[in-house]
Amino acid sequence: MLRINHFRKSYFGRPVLTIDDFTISSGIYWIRGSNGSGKSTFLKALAGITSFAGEIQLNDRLTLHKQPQAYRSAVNFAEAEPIFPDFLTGSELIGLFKVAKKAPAQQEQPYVESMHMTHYLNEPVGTYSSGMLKKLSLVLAFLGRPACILLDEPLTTLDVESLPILYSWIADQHQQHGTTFLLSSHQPFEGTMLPNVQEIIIEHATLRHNG
Ligand SMILES: Nc1ncnc2c1ncn2[C@@H]1O[C@H](COP(=O)(O)OP(=O)(O)OP(=O)(O)O)[C@@H](O)[C@H]1O
Repeated sequence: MLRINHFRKSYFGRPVLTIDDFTISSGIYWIRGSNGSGKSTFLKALAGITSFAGEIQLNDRLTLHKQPQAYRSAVNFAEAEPIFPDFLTGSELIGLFKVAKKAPAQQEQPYVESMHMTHYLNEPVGTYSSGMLKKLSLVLAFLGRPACILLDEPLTTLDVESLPILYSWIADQHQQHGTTFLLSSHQPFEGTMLPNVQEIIIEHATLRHNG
């Protein structure tokens, strides 16, 4: 599904992540590492929004550096702390993302309704709380038909009622469309709401499969 080769990422000449050869098969993954270990850097590189040396290949055919547009349209990303233009409404952002991601009509509806977001989506996002913004960014990450969805710290600021709802979106999407998920956190994965979650550990500026 994803193959990472000769990956090197530095900030201002300081190496923060080195991955020689790493394969991630189809599945649901929990990317775990301590603060500053490189989780966001790794996900931003996979999403194609931060530069790096080396190459990332999707499904044995799309490489990020050689087919950047096709690759990016197949990989969706929700940032840990999403930032959107304050003056746009949630509905407008969903509309924009639906066009960009060629999403089916009404695709957002079940997500919006299950997270009880309908009453605020026509307000500008500048008025949203961090949890409301987080829910919006999660909906945006599910739009289209991505092969891979990257969720950076998806649990941060989400209330306890919303957690099983998010997990049900992930389980359904993976089961129905085979979408691979990478979720990052500094905490171990807990609970039984998601089946067959595999762990990837980031430490010592590289990553490894756990078990
Ligand atoms: N824009 C940047 N400029 C310089 N250094 C950066 C930048 N972004 C990240 N770093 C450094 O890269 C390393 C990895 O940071 P990253 O944000 O990827 O970690 P993280 O595992 O997501 O951390 P956290 O759990 O605290 O969010 C850290 O040492 C950090 O200081």
